[in-house]
Amino acid sequence: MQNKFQAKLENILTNNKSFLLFREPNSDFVDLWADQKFESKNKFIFNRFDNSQQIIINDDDIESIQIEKLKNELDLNLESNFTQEAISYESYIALLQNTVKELNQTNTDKIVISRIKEISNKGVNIIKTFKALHLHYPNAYLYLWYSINDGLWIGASPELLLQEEDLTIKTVSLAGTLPKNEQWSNKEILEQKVVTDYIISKLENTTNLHVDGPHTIDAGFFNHLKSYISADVKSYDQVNTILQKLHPTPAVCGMPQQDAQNFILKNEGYDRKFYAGYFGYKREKKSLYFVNLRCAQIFKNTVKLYVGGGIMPNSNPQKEWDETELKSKTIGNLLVTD
Ligand SMILES: C=C(O[C@@H]1C=C(C(=O)O)C=C[C@H]1O)C(=O)O
Repeated sequence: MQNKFQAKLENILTNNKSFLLFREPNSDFVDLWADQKFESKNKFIFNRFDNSQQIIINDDDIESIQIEKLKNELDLNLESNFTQEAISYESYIALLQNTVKELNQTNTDKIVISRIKEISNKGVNIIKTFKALHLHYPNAYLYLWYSINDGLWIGASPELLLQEEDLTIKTVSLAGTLPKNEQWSNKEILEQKVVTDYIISKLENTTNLHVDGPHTIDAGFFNHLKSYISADVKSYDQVNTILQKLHPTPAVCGMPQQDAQNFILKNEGYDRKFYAGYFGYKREKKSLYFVNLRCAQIFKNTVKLYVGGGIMPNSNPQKEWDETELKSKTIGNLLVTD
């Protein structure tokens, strides 16, 4: 197993091909995917936030290895960062104020605003960082994606978008963020309820619908509110339809969806690319898609961290800035530099 994994990875690196390392929650194993250029029953999908692009890896020979056995050296020829995209504190506060104003003057209830935070360094050891994330976030959807066209992405997402096994689907409503010592207020409770109500409205043709929560969950440096939702479907086609209907949920976009999305695309001032999009696979017995949050793009001497938060009519811009700083620690504090 180990030899086949290493041989596959070496072949990928020698030929400078795109690949993906993916670890599911509560697993010590990592899967290696690379596109075989023809159809397979196994498909890994990368979908942008704005749905403008979907990349698919087809792979009949997914290899797995214990994460601790991964070699620490991974020689990728990473690009330098040519586009400075980080927004200043002042500009972000102005954007948040503008968003609060929009929410108070229109019928829009919630808008998720985000930004890029850039960190300069001497270069990241990618595998050591992946291993650190693995140990620190056992419950996260952990991936490392090297794409010839889209660069190197890494993420440790806490948010399941949709999972299906034996025609039972699972999803979660995740929203509301506070430092560990603070108590939930109406603002976070309503912010999360907007997501739960939205998800339930998209599951109209299912049976056995269950909602459990909201519960307080530990997301590393802070807490979230989370409800667990499950239901039964009649066919896999229905799973696909639900997936299209769910994305983007008000956890990453807002409510009403179209108004929030228009506001984001017009005002955020940068391209979210794959951040707040969804990633995941369809394999023969299971499909699993998660929201691409707590992610970063790694360049030669820079890391771009993507962070955001849900804005409500009574949001405090300074607190929302602090929340994005806190979220940036998820990946930012665990980067291992050479
Ligand atoms: C938008 C992000 O996270 C989302 C927004 C949250 C919030 O506003 O409290 C919480 C969890 C996620 O659904 C992010 O991490 O960038």
